[in-house]
Amino acid sequence: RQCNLTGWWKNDLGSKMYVSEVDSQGNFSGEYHTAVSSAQKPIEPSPLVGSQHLDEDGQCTFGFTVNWKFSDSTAVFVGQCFAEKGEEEILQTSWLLREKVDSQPNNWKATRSGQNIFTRM
Ligand SMILES: O=C(O)CCCC[C@@H]1SC[C@H]2[C@@H]1NC(=O)N2C(=O)OCc1ccccc1
Repeated sequence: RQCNLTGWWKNDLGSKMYVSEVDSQGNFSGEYHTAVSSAQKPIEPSPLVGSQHLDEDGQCTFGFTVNWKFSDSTAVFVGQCFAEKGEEEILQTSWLLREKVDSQPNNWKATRSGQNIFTRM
């Protein structure tokens, strides 16, 4: 059945994200409320922009970028929406978090990665 990204999602870290309506090209925007951060400043909701495939079976792949408003870092994020019959939709995702480092020799420690599952709120 059609898996639709629009709406509120949460992950096991307690982070929440809102995806606004997806346009005819599969583009969407929204906001990301992270529950965790290594930044010094207080956490704030941050904008996300992305796009998804609109294929017929509805289990779309997608990607988006989060531009953190309180940290000099950016996260990118790819995943697939799974909507098994009778099951609730989940988003199986992988992400990269790129933080600004003060010198190129420190570039080695600038990118973190992870996986995460989102379920509907
Ligand atoms: O500290 C900073 O510099 C800014 C804040 C970074 C928050 C990170 S992004 C990856 C991880 C943390 N929060 C979260 O929900 N994560 C997560 O695993 O969710 C997956 C995800 C990752 C990127 C974009 C959307 C969702």
